[in-house]
Amino acid sequence: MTPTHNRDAMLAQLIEFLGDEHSIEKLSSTLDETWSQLSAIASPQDVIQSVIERLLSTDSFTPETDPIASPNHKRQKTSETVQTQTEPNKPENAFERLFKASASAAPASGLTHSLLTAENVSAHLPCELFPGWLSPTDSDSLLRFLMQSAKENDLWAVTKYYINEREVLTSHKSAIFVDLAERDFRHTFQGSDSKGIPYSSSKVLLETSRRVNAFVTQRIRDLRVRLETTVSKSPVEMNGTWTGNFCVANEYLHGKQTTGFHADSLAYIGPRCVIASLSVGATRTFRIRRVKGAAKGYVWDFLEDDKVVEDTVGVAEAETPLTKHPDNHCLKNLPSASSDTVFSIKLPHGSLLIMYPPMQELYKHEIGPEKHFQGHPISGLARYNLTFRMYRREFENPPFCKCGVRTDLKPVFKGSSGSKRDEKYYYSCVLGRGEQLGCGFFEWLK
Ligand SMILES: O=C(O)CCC(=O)C(=O)O
Ligand SMILES: [Fe+2]
Repeated sequence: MTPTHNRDAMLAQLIEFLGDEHSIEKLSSTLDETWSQLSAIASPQDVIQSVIERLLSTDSFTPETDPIASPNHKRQKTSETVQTQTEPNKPENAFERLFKASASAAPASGLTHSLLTAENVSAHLPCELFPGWLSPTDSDSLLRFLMQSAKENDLWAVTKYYINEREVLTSHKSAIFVDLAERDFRHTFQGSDSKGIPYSSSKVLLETSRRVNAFVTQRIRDLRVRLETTVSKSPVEMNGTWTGNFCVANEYLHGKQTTGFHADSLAYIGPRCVIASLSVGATRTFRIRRVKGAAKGYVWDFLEDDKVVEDTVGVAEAETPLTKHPDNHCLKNLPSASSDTVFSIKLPHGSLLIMYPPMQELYKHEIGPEKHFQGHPISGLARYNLTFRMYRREFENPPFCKCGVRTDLKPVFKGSSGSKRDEKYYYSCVLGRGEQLGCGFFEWLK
């Protein structure tokens, strides 16, 4: 049996890593079993890592050739990491490639697939990676600013949140930066009010955010991502260009500082959001897996016709002419991956990862614990990350639940017919549904 003083802390970390996809009983029993086998030879952190791997990789395969291309794999006991690499190519149109991805390209379950090129990232996930997006000089300036801000500003803090009715503290510090007047940014996360640090407090941040806004807006137009959020019978439309008017900044001082599997909260940004994640400092690994059971065979329409793009993105067509794509860009041929298939992407200094819909609806992501990774001459093992999101007025007042706390907005997919009618969103109590914590509040987004 794991010693009690360690056990609670380890269990809390496991809950953070594995989210709500395994019961506390399952986590506890796997932890105890792993501890009894490994504690004599491994550190508590290694035991945790091993529990995570056991639970994520229940069934592993060794590919004889490229696992993505060949469905014939030989069974093997241990977990394997497979590196998926094709010719490095600058992506022109991610969704064109997604459309081309064949149904037989679904990755084998139980494996970690390292997506080493930008092209592979887009072929398997609703994301785009731009490795050297920010120049080395600008990346260094941003890194220096974030290191100093995290050291000096008290608004950088560990975050308290709830999973399965348990209070969990993040192992790393975060802060929120905002490009909105204080009165226009009302944001609570898991019951605590968030106060934002203005973008205008830093020239570097202001300039970086402007570049992110221009670039992401252009990508949304080029890929023809449909940002209109048709929810149930009532369309909630997004007008205007994308603007990352607030961002969550994260500081990971070393490989034991992590963020567990989660999808970003939709409460203030609404369904089908676009989130742009800029990394500086050490190179950590971003891991992604599909939400268990979510929307099997789900078809995600990006665009029905050209008019939708003009209406919803609202940028004059003359600025950047739209090209006609006969097949529409949609994710219907995105290879379906099971929830125990983990994709991993290295996020180097100056890289930009754009997450498009339905990334937050259908996938979870994490920065897991790491022993060996590339540090940076300025920050050593420390990595900083800015996740730019668009705060939307229509979503600024999530209802209060009976606990008196702002609710969170979550997606649900009723069936597997592949129809958009199956997609729904609801507000629920962030504290869970138990007797001690949480009131079980539930309300459909209308
Ligand atoms: O550090 C990262 O790249 C991920 C951060 C993240 O997932 C978040 O802020 O929601
Ligand atoms: Fe996130």
